[in-house]
Amino acid sequence: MASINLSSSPILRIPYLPNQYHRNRPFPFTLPSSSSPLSVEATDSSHSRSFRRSRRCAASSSSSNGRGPEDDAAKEVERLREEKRRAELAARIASGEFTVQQPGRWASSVRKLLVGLVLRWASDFGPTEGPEIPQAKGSIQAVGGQAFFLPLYDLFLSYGGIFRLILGPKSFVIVSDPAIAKHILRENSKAYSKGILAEILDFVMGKGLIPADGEIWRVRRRAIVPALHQKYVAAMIGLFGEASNKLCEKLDAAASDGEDVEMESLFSRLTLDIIGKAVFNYEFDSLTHDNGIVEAVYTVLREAELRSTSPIPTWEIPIWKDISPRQNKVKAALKLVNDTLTDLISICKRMVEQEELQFHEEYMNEQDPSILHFLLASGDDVSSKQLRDDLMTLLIAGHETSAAVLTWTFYLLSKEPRVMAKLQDEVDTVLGDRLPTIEDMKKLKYTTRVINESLRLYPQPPVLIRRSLDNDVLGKYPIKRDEDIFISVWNLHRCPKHWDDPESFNPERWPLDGPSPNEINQNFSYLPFGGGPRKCVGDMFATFETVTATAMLVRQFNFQMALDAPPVEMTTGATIHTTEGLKMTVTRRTRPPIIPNLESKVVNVNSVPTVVSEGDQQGEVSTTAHI
Ligand code: HEM
Repeated sequence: MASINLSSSPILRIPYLPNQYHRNRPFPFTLPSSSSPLSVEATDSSHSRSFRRSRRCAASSSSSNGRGPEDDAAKEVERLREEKRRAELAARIASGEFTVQQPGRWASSVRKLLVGLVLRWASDFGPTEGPEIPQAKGSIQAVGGQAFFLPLYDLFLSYGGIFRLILGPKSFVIVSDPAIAKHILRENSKAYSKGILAEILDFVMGKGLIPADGEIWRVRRRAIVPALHQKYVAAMIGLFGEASNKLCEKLDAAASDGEDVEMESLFSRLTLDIIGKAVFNYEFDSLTHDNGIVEAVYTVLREAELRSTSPIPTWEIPIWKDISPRQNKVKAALKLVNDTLTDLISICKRMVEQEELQFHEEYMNEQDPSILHFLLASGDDVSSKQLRDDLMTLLIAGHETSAAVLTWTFYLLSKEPRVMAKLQDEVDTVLGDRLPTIEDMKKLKYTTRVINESLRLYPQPPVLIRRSLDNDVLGKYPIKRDEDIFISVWNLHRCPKHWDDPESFNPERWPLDGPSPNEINQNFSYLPFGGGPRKCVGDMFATFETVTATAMLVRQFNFQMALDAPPVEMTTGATIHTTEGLKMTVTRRTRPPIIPNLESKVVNVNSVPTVVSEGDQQGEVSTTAHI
C-alpha cells in the first residue's frame, strides 16, 4: 500500500492546535494512497486554510481499504469455504457421528451442547457477513506519551468515519461518524460496556458510576441523578462564585506584584475546592495552601491518567507492583483518600440522624447541601465501599474536566481579543459588581457560547471508550463482541464536513437567540457531555461552574500569554492537559475596582428551565443545562 510520509512533507498546522504533534513529528501510521478518493493534500504551513479545505471528511467507505477486486473475490471464496466447513461439522455432530451409539438422554444433551458450541464459535469467531472495516496499522509507541487523539484525526480524514487501528497485537475501532456514535451511545447503548476504561479505573473508582456497567450502573444512576436537582445546582452557584472570588484575590496579588501565573494548576485547584464541597462537603482549600490530602488526591489522579495512556501495565507486574516506590505512594495516597471519605461519611450520617428535615424531591440541607448528604438522607441502601466508589468517581469526573475546560477557554481567549472584548462587555452589563446568581445564567448567553465553543475545540475527554458486548453492525460494517471502540469526540467536533472553518474559535457559530448546542440539536456531531443513557450527570453543574468562573475572572482581569511562556502543547490523561502549563500575565482591567457583594446571593430555583433529556426518554435519569 502506498503511503504518504508526512515527516518529509511540509509541516501541517492547524490553528489553535498546539504544536507538539505537528512539529516535525514523523507520522506514526501508514496512510492509504493519495490517489484514493479520501486523499490528503498537504500544503505549506502558510496555507493551512487551503489544507483544511482540501482535506475532506470522508464518509465511511469500504473501498478505502485499498484492496483490489481480486482480493475481494479471493476473500469471498475463503468465506464460503469456511461457512461450508462449519456447516458440515455442525451436520456431522447433529447426525450423531461424535456421540456414542444408542444415545440416552445425556448423550442427546451432549449433542445439543456441541451443536450449540459450534454455532456459538461460528457466530463469535467465524468470518462476518458484510464488508470489512478499513484498517490502519501503526506502532504502539505512536500513542504512548503523546496526545494520541491527534494522529487519529489525520487517520479519520484519510480513512473516514470508521476504521480499525491495529497497534501490535491490539486492535481498536475508531469511530468519528455521528450516526455511528449515536448508534453506540444511544440507540444500542445496552450492547456496549465501558471496557478498558473500567479495567483501568478499577483501582480508584471501583464500581463507581463512570466505570460501572449493567445493573450496578442502573441502580447507582437512579440514586445519584436526583441529588443534582435544580435547587442544589442553584445553591452551587453561590459556591462557584465564592471559590472564583478566592482565585480573583490570588490573581489580584499576582497583578500587584507583576508576577506571571500558571493558570492550569490554579484552575485545577479551583475546581478541586468546588467539587470537594459540592460532593461531600469537604474544604480542600487547595487555592490557599497545600496539604497531605490535596497531594494524595493529585497522586491518585495522576496515576489514573498514567494508567489510561500507558501502553504497558507496569502496575500489574507481579512483585514489581508490590515494591515499586510509585505504586507504594499510590497505595498510601489511596488509603488516605479512602479513610478521609469514610470519616466524611460517618460525620454526615450523624448529621442526617440528628436533623429533622423531611426528605423530598428537592431535599437540601442548607448547612451541607452536598450530594453525599442527599444520598444518605434519601435512605439510599448502599454499602460503604460503593458509596466511596461513587464519591471518588464524582470527585474525579467533576474536577479534571471543568479545570481543563477553563484552561483551554482562557488559552483560546488570549488568542482572540475580539471574543474577549465581547465577553467582557456582556459580563459588565449583566453582572456589574455582583456575584452571579442563577438568574444570571440565562442572561450570560455569550459567555455560555464561549464555553460551548471551547468544549467543541477541546472536548473533555477527547475520546469516549466502549466495548461491544455482542455482535453488532456499525454503519455497514459488522463487528464482533469484545471489540474495543474509541469514539473520537475530537474528530466529530472538528469534522470539516459538519463545521464551517472547524479550527477557528468562533462562539458566534451558534446564535444567541437559538438553543444552546447539545448532542440532540447537533445530531451527535457535538458531544461535549456524551449522549444517551450514559450522558454526563453534571452537565448543568459544569456549565454553570465554568460560566461563573469565566465571567468573574474576565470581569476583573485581562489575560495574555506571558512573554516567556513555554509553547502551549497538548498531552492527554483522561482530559487534555498542556505539557508545560499555561503561563499568563494577568493585569487588572482599567475600570472602577470591583468589590463583589457576598450578600447578594439570590437563589430563585423556579427560574431555571430544564428540558427532558433523551436519557429521561429512555427511562434513564439525566440533567440537562438549557439556557
Ligand atoms: C465541563 C465539565 C464536564 C465535562 C466536559 C464532562 C463530560 C462528560 C462526558 C463526555 C461524559 C460521558 C462519558 C462516556 O460516555 O463515556 C461524562 C460522564 C459523567 N460525568 Fe461528566 N463532565 C463534566 C463535569 C462533570 C461534573 C461536574 C460531574 C459531577 C458533579 C460529572 C459527573 C459525571 C458522571 C458521574 C458521569 C458518568 C455518567 C454515567 O456513566 O452514567 N461530570 N461527563
